[in-house]
Amino acid sequence: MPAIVDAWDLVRRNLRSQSGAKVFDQWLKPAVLAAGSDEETVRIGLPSPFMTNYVKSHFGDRLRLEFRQLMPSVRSVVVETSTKALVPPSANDESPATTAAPAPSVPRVLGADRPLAAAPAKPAREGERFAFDPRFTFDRFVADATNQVAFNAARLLAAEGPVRFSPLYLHGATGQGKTHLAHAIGHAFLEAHPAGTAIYMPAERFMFEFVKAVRERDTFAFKARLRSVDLLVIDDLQFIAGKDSTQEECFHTVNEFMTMGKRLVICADRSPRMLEGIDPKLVGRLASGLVADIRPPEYALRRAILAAKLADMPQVSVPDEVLELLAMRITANIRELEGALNRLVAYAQLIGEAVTMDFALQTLGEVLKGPQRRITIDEIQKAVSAHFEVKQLDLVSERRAVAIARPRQIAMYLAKKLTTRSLPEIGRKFGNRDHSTVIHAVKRIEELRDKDREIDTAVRGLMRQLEG
Ligand SMILES: Nc1ncnc2c1ncn2[C@@H]1O[C@H](COP(=O)(O)OP(=O)(O)OP(=O)(O)O)[C@@H](O)[C@H]1O
Repeated sequence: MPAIVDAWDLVRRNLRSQSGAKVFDQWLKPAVLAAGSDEETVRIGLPSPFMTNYVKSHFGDRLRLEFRQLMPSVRSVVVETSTKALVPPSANDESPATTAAPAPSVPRVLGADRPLAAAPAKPAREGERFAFDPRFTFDRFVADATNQVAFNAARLLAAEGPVRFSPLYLHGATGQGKTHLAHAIGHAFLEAHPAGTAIYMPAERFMFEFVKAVRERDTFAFKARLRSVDLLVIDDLQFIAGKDSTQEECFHTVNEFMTMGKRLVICADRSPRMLEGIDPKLVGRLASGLVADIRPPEYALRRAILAAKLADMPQVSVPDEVLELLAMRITANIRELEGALNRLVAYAQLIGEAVTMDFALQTLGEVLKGPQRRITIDEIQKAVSAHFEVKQLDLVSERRAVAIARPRQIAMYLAKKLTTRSLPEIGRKFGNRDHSTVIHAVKRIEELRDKDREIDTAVRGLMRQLEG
């Protein structure tokens, strides 16, 4: 087997963990290592010119970088329209990269594989079942205080009996588990309602199908298909910002589900009130249901998720100290954390080495570099005082004026989120305050981040600045 084939396998795994399953499945899964590839020129084949252009412009640089990191002999990566693979797929090879996928007439998205025109008004239940990714179940979701409300509401919404907590609006930053929960709802719902029907529909896909239906003067089938199901999940709602007619249709769909008392789940990267470019009447509807956020994961959750992901990888052993290192250093999102673990395990398997601390530091050097430097409470106080133009001394003083108390609360919030210090330790660093004051500050800032765009933007900016 040429080395380039192994490299391609690894590149695909890396791209999958970096881009997320949704994006990967849509654009990169159908790609093949095309005939004519060698160790200098890699050819990546896509089944249609449309997909070729997209992959070239969105992933061209990343493909080059990934290949060159693995095989410095690679000089160029050509993205072209081709389904002729360099190595024909073997019968038991499930790897999508070496298998030429059928050319989709439209981009493939989970849950929307069937062309709309061919869809019956009431979808075949088995067909829709495939829309829900089997890896994303409630069993595999690790819950703690940062995601508990979202997790519980999701389970109750899916459960047997009267409809509860619908519409459910789940929000949180990228890679924090919204899509995972959305799919888990689908599985649990179909299990609890054997005759039920459910659709998972990314908002981008909603728009695509709707626009296509309008163009083909056949919106009836589109509406009928969506509105006939018992559970509808719309993911990444923020994608339809500024798309007026799609929003109008989405509003009617949401209305219909609410009026009929059916199950509806919406996921987005921010709370309804923080959505930009979305019609206030749609925002109002969404905000009237249960709005549950998923907060950035803290150390304990990151560590527990790594343990859970590892338990899903039979015969793989990773020392605790390595898991702790990853959980400590990769703080921003769980997708990245999971990607790092996958990368580590894949590299170790490819070169036949055990995963040790040294191996992890060598392999993931780049990934671990940024947060290697521990963020201190002193740095946080300095950044906050500079941002709000208050003295650092005031942050640790007794002064209660809002102009000082609010930045102080933000600094405490950041200390809780970005360091591993305990609540009493944080309290001590802020003029010997009690740990309950820190809890109050964290809660207050969490509430304000949902309601006050200025504060949310300031906190995001400070986090970015401190995490480098
Ligand atoms: N609490 C959790 N327990 C287990 N796995 C998790 C958890 N949160 C996130 N993950 C994993 O992290 C990865 C990214 O999660 P997911 O795709 O659901 O993120 P997202 O919030 O939908 O991101 P985006 O907004 O970018 O779509 C998935 O592989 C998911 O299984």
